[in-house]
Amino acid sequence: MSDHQSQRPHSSSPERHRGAVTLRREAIPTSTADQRLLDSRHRGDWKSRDAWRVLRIQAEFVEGFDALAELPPAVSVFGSARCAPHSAEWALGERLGAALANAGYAVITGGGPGVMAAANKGAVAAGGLSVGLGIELPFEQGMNEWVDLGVNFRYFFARKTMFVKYAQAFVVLPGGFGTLDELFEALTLVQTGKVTRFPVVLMGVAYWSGLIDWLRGSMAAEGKISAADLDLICLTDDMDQALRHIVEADPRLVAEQEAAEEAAVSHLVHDQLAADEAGHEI
Ligand SMILES: C/C(=C\CNc1ncnc2c1ncn2[C@@H]1O[C@H](COP(=O)(O)O)[C@@H](O)[C@H]1O)CO
Repeated sequence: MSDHQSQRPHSSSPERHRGAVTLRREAIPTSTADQRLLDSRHRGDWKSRDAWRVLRIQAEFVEGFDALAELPPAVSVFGSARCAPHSAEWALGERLGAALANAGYAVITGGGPGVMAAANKGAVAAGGLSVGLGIELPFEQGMNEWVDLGVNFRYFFARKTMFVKYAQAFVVLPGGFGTLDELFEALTLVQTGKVTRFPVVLMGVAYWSGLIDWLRGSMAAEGKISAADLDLICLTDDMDQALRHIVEADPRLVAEQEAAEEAAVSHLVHDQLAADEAGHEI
């Protein structure tokens, strides 16, 4: 079965997820939880409804934390839901998923089609842990078949928390509004110090160059961001460079380096004291 064909069962049989519940055919409601929360025009009993909704939102956080707490070090991968199997972007997503898995990282995606499916597939092929954080959408297609650990969310904001909390880096492939939203959320969190040592890698130099030029030539030039903020982004087509950028910021590696530096300093101090006692210089 080709990649394209193997995705068909999801698209031909639409389904909707509500937390742990899967809905198909007549049981699918005409609106999503995000729509009912954000799109509400009826103010009648909004107070009591929204207050109760908070409990559902809270439950969504609890379910997410519970499902993901034991995750090994992971990287979140974002990119277009619309890229076709066998396209160059699909191949890049698959190579990236495999490279991350080979480097010991679980791969977290939005669990949907396109780049998400490609990265999940690559992770599975390389024997890694493939995670999908799905979202309830009006035109939802369900979780792609290469997701091994999947969690479905009603609310975008709860899902976004999980992408950041359980990953130690973001890799962003070419994409549209959804991808840009995820990219700029990460950059804002890093810029404002809400997360530290969080590498953001953009892959697809040709696709992203126009945006980067605009960020430098307009946004930074007009003082809306500082030039240093652009250093938060690593733009590359090179898989090794992307991985190096992630690994070098890995808290495990940083802790190892700090321990080695501390050991070297304490060794030096010890030698100096011993030399002082012996009455000669080292
Ligand atoms: C539009 C199509 C499918 C929608 N299904 C999605 N499933 C899960 N996650 C999604 C979906 N669509 C967008 N996302 C999230 O946004 C990013 C991609 O958005 P873009 O606008 O396509 O760049 C992605 O990283 C997801 O987290 C296909 O018919």
